[in-house]
Amino acid sequence: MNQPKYPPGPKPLPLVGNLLQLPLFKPWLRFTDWKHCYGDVVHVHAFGYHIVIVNSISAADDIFNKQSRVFSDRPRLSVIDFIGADFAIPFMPYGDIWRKHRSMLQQKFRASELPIFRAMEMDKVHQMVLRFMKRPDEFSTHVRNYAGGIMMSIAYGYQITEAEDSILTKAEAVAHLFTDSLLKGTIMDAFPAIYRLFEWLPGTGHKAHGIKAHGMIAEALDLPFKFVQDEMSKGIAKPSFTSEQLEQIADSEANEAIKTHRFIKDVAGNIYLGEFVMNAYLLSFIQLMVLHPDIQRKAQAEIDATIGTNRLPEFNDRPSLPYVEALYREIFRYRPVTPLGIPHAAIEESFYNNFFIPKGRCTVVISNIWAMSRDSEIYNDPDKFMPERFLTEDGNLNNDDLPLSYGFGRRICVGRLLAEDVCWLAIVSTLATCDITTKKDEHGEPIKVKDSLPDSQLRYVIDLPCVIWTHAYKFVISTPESFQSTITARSVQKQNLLELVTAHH
Ligand code: HEM
Repeated sequence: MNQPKYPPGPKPLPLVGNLLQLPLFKPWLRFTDWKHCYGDVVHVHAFGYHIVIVNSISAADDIFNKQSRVFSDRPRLSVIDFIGADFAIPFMPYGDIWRKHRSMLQQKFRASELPIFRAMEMDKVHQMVLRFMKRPDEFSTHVRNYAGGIMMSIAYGYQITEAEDSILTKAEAVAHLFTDSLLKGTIMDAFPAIYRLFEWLPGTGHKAHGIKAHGMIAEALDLPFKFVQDEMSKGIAKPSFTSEQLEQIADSEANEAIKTHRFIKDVAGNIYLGEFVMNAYLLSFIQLMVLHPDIQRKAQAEIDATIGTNRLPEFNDRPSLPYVEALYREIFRYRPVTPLGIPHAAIEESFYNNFFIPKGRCTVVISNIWAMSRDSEIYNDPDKFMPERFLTEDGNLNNDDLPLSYGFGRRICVGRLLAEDVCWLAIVSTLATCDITTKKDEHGEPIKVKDSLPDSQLRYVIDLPCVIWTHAYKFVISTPESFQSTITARSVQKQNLLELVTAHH
């Protein structure tokens, strides 16, 4: 039988395939180099695993959007069951369970629902900018409390406290758990025999790790759920996704209610996960403003000229602020929060330009959003941070509003419309009220800020057959390395205005 014709890619070696060519650092960079050697769709393989890297917007459209049903699965990742993270929609295999969970979230975050959240988002953004002014060194905590506070409010009607918040801390521990477990856990998929050895070898702590992880995730999902139940029993619950769902099932039979409780808890947990991505975007925004004061001043000038200096920005101002909109888009392009998206898998064999793409959860199909965002045929001088690229000559927005960062096809991000509101509101409100500048050290010298995403090294070369899948998760959210900056109020008048509006809450 003829060997199927896979998409082109680097020449494999005997036995190990492409194992040794897979990058250990910033994989999207080597994948982008491969695009220049082999084309828009590149194939590599090792130990029966296929990795297909989709490097251009048009190929992503042909594969993920035009064949959306076929590419709506996720690659196999046993670690998800191992740590008890099967509640997470981004990792669920295609099928009825995924469909049911996803559709519930989709209803919550459709365009017509967004206005319901806006007053609460305004309160949270005013608190955040006032905190920037009062405790600028803690800006990353304020950003986290803004994004996390919004998600906790939507999911549970829960108001996080500024100090160490026990519910928030548990939810964050779960996110770290994902990263810690993935490298070890993917061995299960790649080398089941080694995994079994791990299980039996004394001292690896493998089983104990799994049991502990299950407990942590169950607790992180249970705690806020119980909080809502308590508040409802006292009649003081704030409206939220969880309280609405619990009200709807108030008259169900006990058995039925218990099953539905699990479902509600799981879906609510997914709402919170959105915090990490928005957090990464907003930290990139602050860093890029430190690095590009000219762009910051231009955006501020547009805001001042359009809404004046006597009031704070509102959602209705969005269409009148094209430069801020262009800046919002350019941050996503220049610093894709999800440089490799979340990998897809195919439920049927398929073809791209006559090249064969195998079906099954052992084929990892990656959207290289980084390469798409750096495509010089679409984005002139792509390594330059330049919001103007989204504007026409007369200063209006061009029609390039393709949100690459939110992914593709049937697995496209469920929270994208909400995220658009939350991220835009944060950048416009910060620019209207604050100046973001370089911090000086004790000798008055500016503290350098690096314009790059962090490097990270793989710990287990043994994971390599699954490395891209692992890697993609490790880098699924690309947050800037910690950096310093100074944030100050643009005027006393702005600070007073913020004190006034926040005093009512
Ligand atoms: C800056 C903000 C965000 C970015 C850049 C982002 C990005 C992404 C990406 C790239 C995917 C995978 C798409 C694909 O498979 O092709 C995804 C999936 C997902 N996102 Fe987001 N996201 C953001 C915010 C949010 C928020 C706020 C929520 C929660 C309400 C959310 C919930 C989800 C869920 C549940 C999925 C899984 C969809 C599925 O597998 O069917 N995201 N997101």
